[in-house]
Amino acid sequence: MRCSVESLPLLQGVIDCIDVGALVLDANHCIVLWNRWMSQHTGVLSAETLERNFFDLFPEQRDKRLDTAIRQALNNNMPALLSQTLNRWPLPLYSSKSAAEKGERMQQQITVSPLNIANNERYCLLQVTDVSAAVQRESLLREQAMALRSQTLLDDLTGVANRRHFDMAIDRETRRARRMGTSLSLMMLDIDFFKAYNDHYGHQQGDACLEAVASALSTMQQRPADLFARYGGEEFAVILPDTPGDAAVMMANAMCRKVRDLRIPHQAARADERIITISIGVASTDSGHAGEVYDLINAADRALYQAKACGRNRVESL
Ligand SMILES: Nc1nc2c(ncn2[C@@H]2O[C@H](COP(=O)(O)OP(=O)(O)OP(=O)(O)O)[C@@H](O)[C@H]2O)c(=O)[nH]1
Repeated sequence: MRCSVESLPLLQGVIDCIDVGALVLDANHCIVLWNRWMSQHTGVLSAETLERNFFDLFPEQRDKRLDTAIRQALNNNMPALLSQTLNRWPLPLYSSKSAAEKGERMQQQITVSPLNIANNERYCLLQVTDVSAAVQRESLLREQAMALRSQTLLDDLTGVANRRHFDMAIDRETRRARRMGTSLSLMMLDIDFFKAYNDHYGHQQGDACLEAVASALSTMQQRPADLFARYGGEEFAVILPDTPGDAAVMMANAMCRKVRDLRIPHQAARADERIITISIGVASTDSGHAGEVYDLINAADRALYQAKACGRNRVESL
């Protein structure tokens, strides 16, 4: 764009009107332009800054990233962007008078651009943007995302109930069974030789195997209060309210069969069983483990351990 001399006041008007801080430094770091936005947010008027060295005005910026960026622009013709993530509030800029009184600087993003004017004189332009609102919005969104994640009840990988859902359900069902005097069964279920599977086929295929097993087993519970959940890693749990131990063991055996029927190859398993199998431990309140949630989980865990110790691919109950 070319400007006539008459258009200079117009240009000055534009520079003073824009909603960003604009200042220009010459090759000696002296301020040759300082717009109204800068005056408003620093409290320093344009007349007080002209011909002053930028680093005399902002001594804390010496040898900082902004200093390097200015030198790069003036000496090497290189632009730079100082994002607020690394340098939140480099300059003493304030959104309002009360913020200035409290010493609360605005969050800033600064771009430094080399300016090549005729007759080879070097200048650089600093543009300062107030990003406080954007940063605040971003942190609010991050907080909301975290809150939502902590509220979610589904496991990311398999889509079945997650550990949080399980913890809530087992607590509720144990209290209900105690209150109503009904039975409650819990299964802990673990894929056999899964470490060897991961090592042999890779973690991604391990994930696919977890998904396949979860998908096959999660449809087997018939009652609305039954819950199939991923307990953690390659371990799953099934809560069966109002279900006595013998019925739970029958169901557990059917689940073992179902997984065998998937015939997922597992070359790194035992020589006699080259497919994915599972072991299940069952504990029930009607078999003497009524009481605290912890007792039931502990009993199902011990039963699972027994199933593993007895050779895997089987159901044990306590
Ligand atoms: N691919 C995949 N692997 C997982 C995940 N969570 C846990 N694992 C793996 O599951 C394996 C569990 O191994 P172990 O606890 O040693 O049990 P195992 O090899 O199944 O042996 P047994 O239970 O005794 O039959 C570990 O290698 C874990 O890294 C997951 O989300 N994806």
